[in-house]
Amino acid sequence: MTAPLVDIRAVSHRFGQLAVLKNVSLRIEPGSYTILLGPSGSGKTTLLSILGGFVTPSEGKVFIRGEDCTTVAPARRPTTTVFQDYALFPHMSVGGNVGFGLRMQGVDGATRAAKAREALALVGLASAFDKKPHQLSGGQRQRVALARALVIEPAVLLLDEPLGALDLKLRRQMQDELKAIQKRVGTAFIHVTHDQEEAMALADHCVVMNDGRIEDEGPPERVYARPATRFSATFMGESTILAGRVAETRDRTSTVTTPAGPVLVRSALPVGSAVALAIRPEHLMLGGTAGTASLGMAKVSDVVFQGSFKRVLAVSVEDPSLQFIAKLPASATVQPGDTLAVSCDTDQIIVLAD
Ligand SMILES: Nc1ncnc2c1ncn2[C@@H]1O[C@H](COP(=O)(O)OP(=O)(O)OP(=O)(O)O)[C@@H](O)[C@H]1O
Repeated sequence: MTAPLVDIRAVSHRFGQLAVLKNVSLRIEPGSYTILLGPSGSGKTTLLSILGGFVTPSEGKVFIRGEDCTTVAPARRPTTTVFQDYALFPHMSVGGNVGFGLRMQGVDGATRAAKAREALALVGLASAFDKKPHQLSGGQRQRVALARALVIEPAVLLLDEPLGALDLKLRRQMQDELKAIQKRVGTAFIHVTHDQEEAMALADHCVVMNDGRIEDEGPPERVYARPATRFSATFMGESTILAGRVAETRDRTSTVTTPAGPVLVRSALPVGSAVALAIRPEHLMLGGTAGTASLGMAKVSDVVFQGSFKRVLAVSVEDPSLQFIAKLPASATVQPGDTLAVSCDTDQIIVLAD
């Protein structure tokens, strides 16, 4: 196994009395695109600031390329940070902005210009060299900020909500570009977002954070299909959650008592233990074809047309505190007020400790 590019070992951080990071350990592989995903206040930005050298952790260590960088100043470590507001110099040309870091390093003018042109070409903005930042669109300014960071050839590029200032359409477009640029340059990117769609679109490695801890990490496909915790199952995509207790276990199956009735799952679980069953919206069936696991009857409370599909919310007749979330084809004829049988296939039930 090769050594990780970044090795965060048992990092904790407090701001005064407030514990913001709690024993976080994480390894980042060379050339990977890592997303730190989590709700506001979960500690993502603090972790990124510790990687960039802007915050020294209360406890733990950060190794980059095998070197202890825990207390090394930002400019002296092989990382560069791209902030959400870009912070371009308005009076300077785009080329000047991109070459600025090299000027600080004492690189001569001709080399600076050549490298800045190269970095701009990398982000698809070769023609913007002589323009001023105000002549560019938001998405173009974001790419200039990226070129300015990449020109320094950092080992790790740190991005804090880099697409946060863009409207939704541009945001989705820039996601594709960011991923393409990252693959082209091969630099490891570590990108903070609270947008789970962004995480799924970009990450090779997705790190789900909650309350200062890592809840789950892995390829986004794995985190989505097999979330490790209840939080992960509801933050990385949606899930219907059935809280239950294991009533019986035999062979390799268990029966779980839930508000929707007894549900058979394909795991041998300790009798009496509390579990949560998670079902992704695309696996929940309403009316129509019955799945192998019956989840009782539910009354449809809301149908939202979303173009290629309908998002349907329904409330369990057995227990009105239980809400089902289903994704149905756009052609489905369900209406609010309909009472339908709910089911799913046993194989699609995700069993989580509760
Ligand atoms: N410099 C600081 N001094 C005191 N408290 C801080 C400081 N920076 C952050 N915090 C607090 O630490 C907690 C974690 O903040 P952090 O910015 O790391 O979370 P986040 O997951 O990035 O959230 P957001 O998406 O809102 O930026 C929050 O409660 C925040 O108020």
